[in-house]
Amino acid sequence: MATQGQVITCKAAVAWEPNKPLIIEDVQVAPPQAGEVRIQILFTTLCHTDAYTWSGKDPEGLFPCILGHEAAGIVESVGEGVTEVKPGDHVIPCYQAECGECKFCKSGKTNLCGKVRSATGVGVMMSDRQSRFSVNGKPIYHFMGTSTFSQYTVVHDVSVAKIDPIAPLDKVCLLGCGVPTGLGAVWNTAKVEAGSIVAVFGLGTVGLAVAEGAKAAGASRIIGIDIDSNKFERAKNFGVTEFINPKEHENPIQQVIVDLTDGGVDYSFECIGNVSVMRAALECCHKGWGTSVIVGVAASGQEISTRPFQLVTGRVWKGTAFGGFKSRSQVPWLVNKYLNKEIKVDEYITHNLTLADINNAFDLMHEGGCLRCVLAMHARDNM
Ligand SMILES: NC(=O)C1=CN([C@@H]2O[C@H](COP(=O)(O)OP(=O)(O)OC[C@H]3O[C@@H](n4cnc5c(N)ncnc54)[C@H](O)[C@@H]3O)[C@@H](O)[C@H]2O)C=CC1
Ligand SMILES: N[C@@H](CCC(=O)N[C@@H](CSC=O)C(=O)NCC(=O)O)C(=O)O
Ligand SMILES: [Zn+2]
Ligand SMILES: [Zn+2]
Repeated sequence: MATQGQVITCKAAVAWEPNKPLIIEDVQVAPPQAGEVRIQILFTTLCHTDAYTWSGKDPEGLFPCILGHEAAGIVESVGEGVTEVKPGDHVIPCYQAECGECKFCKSGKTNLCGKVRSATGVGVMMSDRQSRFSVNGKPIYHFMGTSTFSQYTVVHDVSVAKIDPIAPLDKVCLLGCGVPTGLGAVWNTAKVEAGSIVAVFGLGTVGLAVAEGAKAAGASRIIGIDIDSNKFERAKNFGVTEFINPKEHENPIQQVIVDLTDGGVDYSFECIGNVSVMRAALECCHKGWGTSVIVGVAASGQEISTRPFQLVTGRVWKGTAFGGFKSRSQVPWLVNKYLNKEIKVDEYITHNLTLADINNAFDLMHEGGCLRCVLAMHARDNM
């Protein structure tokens, strides 16, 4: 390929400072080194975790950086020693790596991987602790090991899932984060059983995917809780059977739910990132066995609390990253489930824009109607 081994200059959205509009820049992307893969990103979506880091509330947030972690593309070139993917392969970059060899991967107890996390948390590549991105010689940090708001990105080989080339990349890009997180929180982390009563706090993409996963698991009641009642109608299509708006109740929401469910729910999921709601989600669980899963990402400095008695009396508090899915081995499986019409993806896409419109796309995220906005990275108006 003509670009192999060369620096590629392409368009990327650079976050120069927290909360300041992203700027579309001509970015230089260095060739992949040993164990690295350079990917042409064709489609990316925006996740609330991008907005969280951009806001300056992420203790791992570094600037200037290129955000983005929910995307799909095609391998442009690979570095020395890369065997699992080759130029032309269709891939989804994965912020949660899977090396198969580290203590975490070998434990069989977690989807977390330790191989490159110390580098991805500080915005560099593992081999030389440097960035592959620069603008006029100034290094730009990577983000979550993915940086998909760029037409080309460089990732570690342990962070690339090779997928079926017939899958539409403008759809399956969503399988890089939010949808798997919700489904996996139910299937892998909580392991919801048929007949369970489930409460979902927050009916954005992640909460709706929790509802979808709970319905597939055979939950008997799926209670959706959101402060925006406009979310309720759409949520029915994802499996939510009952709705509660905490603003319409005087009692604490956990009390309302306990009263409605003969003592509490079997499983609850916090899909907002609000530590007060995390407490409510735990405390609405049934005594003796109720399990609450924290999915939302809370800002730096926030801490959770409850009376220890809540745990002494049998409630369980858990958390999940990427829904407990092992990325490289299970993202292709999720893509196949989508192709077989066993999971929704299209239904979470409410908007389609281009890279040039990325700041508008972030504005849209704060509007109730928006779930996921897919950006076409190589549309003519990006040039
Ligand atoms: N653990 C993980 O691996 C992942 C975590 N996340 C996190 O999950 C969270 C949810 O993500 P999205 O669904 O994309 O967000 P979203 O913003 O689309 O959805 C959040 C929903 O919560 C509702 N809400 C806000 N405050 C509320 C309150 N006090 N009570 C009830 N409802 C309230 C909003 O109206 C909205 O419908 C974010 O914090 C995101 O960073 C996202 C992906 C992966
Ligand atoms: N940098 C943040 C941590 C943010 C976080 O919890 N990330 C999730 C994924 S959220 C995706 O949208 C995650 O997988 N965490 C595990 C990990 O290894 O990062 C902070 O420090 O608050
Ligand atoms: Zn995300
Ligand atoms: Zn590993």
